[in-house]
Amino acid sequence: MDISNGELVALVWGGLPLLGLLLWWWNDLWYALPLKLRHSPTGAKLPPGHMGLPFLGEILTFLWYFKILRRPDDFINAKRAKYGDGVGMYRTHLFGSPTIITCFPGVNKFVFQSDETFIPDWPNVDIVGSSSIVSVHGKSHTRLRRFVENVINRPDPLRRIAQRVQPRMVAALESWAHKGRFKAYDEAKKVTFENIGNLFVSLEPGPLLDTIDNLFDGLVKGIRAHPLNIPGSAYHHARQCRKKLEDIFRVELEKKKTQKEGVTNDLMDGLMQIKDDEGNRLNDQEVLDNIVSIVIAGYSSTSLSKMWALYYLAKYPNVLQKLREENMVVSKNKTGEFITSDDVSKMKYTNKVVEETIRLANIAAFVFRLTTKEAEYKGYRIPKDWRVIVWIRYLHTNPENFDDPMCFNPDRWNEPSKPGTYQVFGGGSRICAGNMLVRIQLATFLHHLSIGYK
Ligand code: HEM
Repeated sequence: MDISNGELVALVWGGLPLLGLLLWWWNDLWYALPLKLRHSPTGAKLPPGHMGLPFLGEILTFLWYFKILRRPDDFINAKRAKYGDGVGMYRTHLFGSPTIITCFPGVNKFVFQSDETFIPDWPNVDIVGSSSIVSVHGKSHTRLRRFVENVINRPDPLRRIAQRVQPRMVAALESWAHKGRFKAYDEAKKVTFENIGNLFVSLEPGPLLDTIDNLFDGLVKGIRAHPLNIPGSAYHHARQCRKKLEDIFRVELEKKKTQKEGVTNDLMDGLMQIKDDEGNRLNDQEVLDNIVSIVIAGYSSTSLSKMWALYYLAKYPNVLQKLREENMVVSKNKTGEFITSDDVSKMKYTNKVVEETIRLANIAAFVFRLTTKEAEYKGYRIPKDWRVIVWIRYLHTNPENFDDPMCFNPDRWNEPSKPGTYQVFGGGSRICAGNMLVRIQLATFLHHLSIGYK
């Protein structure tokens, strides 16, 4: 059969819209349609949403809201406007996977608490460490969690940690005052890492600590990189950094074994010495993997929270003034050079500034999970092997949960937040294991900042 040129042009022009439509619905046809055809026995349906183009999914729309408009939560607002609120769940396709986004308190809580169904989704477990708290599940996780919390998040260690971190904070603030202008994040990172070196392995600032800092930088860049193990890739570099870090920490660990117990009383000592109820200790690899993962979890989060505190206080001088008034009183009444964790617990306004900084900074904007078996929430299905993105920052920027949410207003904490609307540290069995540690660090930092500087 001969096709004339005219017919060919008509065919192409007629076919193009069809092809466009096919591409536009590709992921819905590929992932959602087969599930819709296989009805759930309970009649539950997939959450509403659009899964977008092949491979790309909705990543271009996501980048539009994040990088161009710089209003990340409008990605969710657009879905609410288009598909309705439902239970705060939408289907999409992001970062190469079919995904369910959750963004309301109830459904987020459901995901956090169903920890056998929704497991943390770390792509490169070998970089984080396969026996680290974030990589293990079930009973192994409960066991490790107890060790880690007992060393960094309980009143006794926090009392010691509060004392250990202050000298470097005070020195850093003095040096910033001399500099006049400085980059807040870089300087906050520097003092945070000096304190990490001191807290974890009793290291003083110097070339070894700088090397460790650079190695962590390389390691973190590889955590979510494509696992392509060839020279030049972020993943390959991260593996090398991981190896070198392990070598350095192993030397420190061996040194400690020959020292008398408790000589330095740092976190590596704590993790080496602590025993569970059966009298068992962590093995060397568990100690190393957990030091690495706690530093990963705590380093940039603590630095960012200090940076945002500086930013908000510069923008809201009335808050700085109230902070100063409270802290001057504490400063006059304190016995030694530094405040204690008991002082911190009495600093009511300072603790509200801490909470408000963490709420508005949204340092952990999302939490990722992988669905190990099909789940159902209030009539909606979450299919097996799909990813779940718990969009926690949406809770904190949503005016239905917080009045005038983008305003930095520590006084909003005069009343507790509405139930379930404050999930900065996640929830369930994996709620942040360093939540009290970061709070005490931020409060002591605010104390020294507000009593000495404008
Ligand atoms: C403002 C600062 C911080 C924020 C907003 C934050 C937020 C979070 C969130 C949302 C999770 C849950 C992740 C998930 O469910 O998958 C988490 C877990 C964790 N965080 Fe933090 N974090 C902060 C600081 C810290 C610090 C300072 C440390 C320790 C030095 C730390 C250690 C951890 C650890 C070990 C986990 C894993 C817990 C587990 O899997 O059981 N975090 N954090």
